[in-house]
Amino acid sequence: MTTHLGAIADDFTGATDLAGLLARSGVAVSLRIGVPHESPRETAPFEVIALKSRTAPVGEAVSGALEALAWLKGAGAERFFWKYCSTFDSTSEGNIGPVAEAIMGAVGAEQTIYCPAFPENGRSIYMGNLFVGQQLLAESSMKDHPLTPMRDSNLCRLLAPQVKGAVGLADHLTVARGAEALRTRLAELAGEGVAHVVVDAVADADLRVIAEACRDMTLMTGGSAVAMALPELLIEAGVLSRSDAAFHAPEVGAGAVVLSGSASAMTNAQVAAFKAGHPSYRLDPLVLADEGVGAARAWLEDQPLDATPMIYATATPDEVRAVQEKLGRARAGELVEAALGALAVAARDAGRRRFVSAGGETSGAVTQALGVSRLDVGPEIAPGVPWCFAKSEGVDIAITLKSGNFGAEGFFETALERLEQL
Ligand SMILES: Nc1ncnc2c1ncn2[C@@H]1O[C@H](COP(=O)(O)OP(=O)(O)O)[C@@H](O)[C@H]1O
Ligand SMILES: O=C(O)[C@@H](O)C(=O)COP(=O)(O)O
Repeated sequence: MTTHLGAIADDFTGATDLAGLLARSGVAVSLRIGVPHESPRETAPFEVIALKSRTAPVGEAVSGALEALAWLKGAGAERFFWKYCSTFDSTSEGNIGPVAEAIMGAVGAEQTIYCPAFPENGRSIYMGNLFVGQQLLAESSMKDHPLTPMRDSNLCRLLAPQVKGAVGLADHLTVARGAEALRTRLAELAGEGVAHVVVDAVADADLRVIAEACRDMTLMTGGSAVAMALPELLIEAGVLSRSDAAFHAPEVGAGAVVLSGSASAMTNAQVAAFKAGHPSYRLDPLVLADEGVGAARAWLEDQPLDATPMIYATATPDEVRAVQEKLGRARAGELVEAALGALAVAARDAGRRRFVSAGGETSGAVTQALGVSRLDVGPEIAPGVPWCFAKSEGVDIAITLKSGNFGAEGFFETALERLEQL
């Protein structure tokens, strides 16, 4: 089937988040891990390609995105979506703007919008400032993110140094007046030569207005939520129809494992809650640096299949800082990611078939280590976190990739219970 919307996500949790929200419409969504080697065939109306480029240098992120774009064009897509984090995670050498600009160049788009708002998960934008719940981004726990500490809340200021073109704002006063008013504002900004427009949104109703106003834009960019309204617009226009087929989860064997490499405030709470009732093993990056992953693997292999062990590197901001001072930020992250990837493989080889992975970079490492190339997107466990189903070296597995800050405190337990009910 021809692809109507081609999306490129900068990490794997972000990709499942987007795929899960698009799938709420009942339209088929396909999620590819990395750009497929083979040319497009048996494609879905919505195709999402997951990259692991959030912290990649600009050149690498741009070339990955352009390769993904070429594949999506080959699948028939004429409209595109660039998905990044709802907390706009990027570094001062960030690639969100450069990737958007490269895609715009490749598809001939003169303007795009930036809207990471995700009201269901507490992310809203007002006067260009991004809030996490009631806190400004730079005052939220995101200021201590291990790889992309966010120290400014103003999206226009964050974006401007990343792009060559001019940056402008369509504020909430405009969005509140509806799609026509927003379209007029976008045209006004285009007339002033503004190519990159940050758009305010505080509620789902705003996101619907934005999707309606931007329905003809070749490229939209944002978090997952602003894309959520697109399927409805395509269905209303008669371009797409809902699939009537209810989702049937494939049979997957028993045996579960929780792998957590996110150091977010919410994941810290989730790890503490799960630890109370399950065997757990804490990965120390300093030990990993000196001795490797052997001890953790041996511990995991000793766990009975009917227990659900958790292996975590999740730690407080002070603990993460102390490790980074000794090992360096990038090396600490890489050690943890490589270890969790290797442990995912060990868990699968020991017969475990259900994987809960917490953290975007972590999930990238786990999924790649498991050799997964395509995920079927199932129902959400929490907003933006669906169960997914895949083949790992010929074996059927269920896997959920939880964004660092998503899900409630009992998420790990809830996820495994939910899987039993599918
Ligand atoms: N104890 C720790 N010390 C240093 N780095 C850590 C520690 N725990 C996790 N990390 C690293 O922090 C990063 C967390 O990023 P990620 O997995 O994307 O989580 P999130 O979804 O919360 O952003 C990963 O690179 C991970 O390897
Ligand atoms: O948009 C979001 O918040 C998520 O989809 C996402 O990208 C989260 O990334 P991580 O926090 O690194 O998991």
